[in-house]
Amino acid sequence: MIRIEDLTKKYGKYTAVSHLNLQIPSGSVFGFVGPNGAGKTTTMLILATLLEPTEGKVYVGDFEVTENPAAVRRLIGYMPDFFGVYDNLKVTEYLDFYAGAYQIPREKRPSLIGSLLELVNLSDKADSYVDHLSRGMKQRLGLARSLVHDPQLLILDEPASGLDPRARIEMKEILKELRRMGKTILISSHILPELAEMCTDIGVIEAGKLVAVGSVDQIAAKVYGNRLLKIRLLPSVSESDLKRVTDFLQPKYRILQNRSVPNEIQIAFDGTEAEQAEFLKMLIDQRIPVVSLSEDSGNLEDIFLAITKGVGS
Ligand SMILES: Nc1ncnc2c1ncn2[C@@H]1O[C@H](COP(=O)(O)OP(=O)(O)OP(=O)(O)O)[C@@H](O)[C@H]1O
Repeated sequence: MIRIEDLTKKYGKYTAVSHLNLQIPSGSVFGFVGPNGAGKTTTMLILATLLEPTEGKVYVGDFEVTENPAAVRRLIGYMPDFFGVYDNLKVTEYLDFYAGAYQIPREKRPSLIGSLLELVNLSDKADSYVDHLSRGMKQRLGLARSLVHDPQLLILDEPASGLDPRARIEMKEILKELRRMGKTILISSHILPELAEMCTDIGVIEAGKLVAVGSVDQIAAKVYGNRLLKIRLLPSVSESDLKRVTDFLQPKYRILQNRSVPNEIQIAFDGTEAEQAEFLKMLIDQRIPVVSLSEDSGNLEDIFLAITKGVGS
């Protein structure tokens, strides 16, 4: 559905996206993850035909974005990270305006708008003024707006940003439904664990470069070997004991320590189960106060930090 070949975008002398190559198959939900300024919005704007590449080719379906932007626009629904809603317009009027812009016949619009509002859970707000909606509702209305012409591909720039947990769950459920409907979805976010749950694939972008791409499991395997083991120590563990633990583990394993949970250490472990049992015995023989040793299949937040550590900084 999407093919990006050696894409570079420069703003003056500044390179925002550098030699990016990426393919996203139809039907996938692709999470585009990266810190602020990594180049996600720039890439999405190019896909949405709103910005021209400096170098490289970008295809949506069979069409190249600069050669055939009108055809590309028919295939995509784009939801920017910030968008305005107009004062003095009711929800149905707002969607009717966009349906008109896509030349949807007037007589078809009421049922289309009705089903879009149902999809995004806004049926009871049909007659509300858009500027009276909550942030979460506005985001869902923006999503409905991007769907008026029934696009095959949705490009959603941080659709869950600034939403409270309940609103994020609602957004996530709608995206699941869209996936069931067969849409291909490209979604960017900082909310990494949520992307892990709903995406089929993840691309990690840092300083304009794609630093990892694959399924969440593949990325986890790439970074950590086979498994991530979580060692929980007694909460009362002293600084000196903690240092003793890391000194013991350091030469052999890659260690990840979350500063907000000082008594928990994660390591990349690529041994067998028997070796894992042996490893636990070693910790105990060293009189390390282990409360539990568990497997973590890959928290995307940690993976992301590990992959992007130091890149571009
Ligand atoms: N119009 C512009 N002119 C100059 N520099 C720009 C312009 N737009 C973006 N940039 C720069 O390009 C880089 C990539 O920006 P971009 O908005 O694509 O990143 P992003 O990953 O979407 O970040 P965020 O998560 O903050 O939205 C940033 O350093 C940004 O400052």
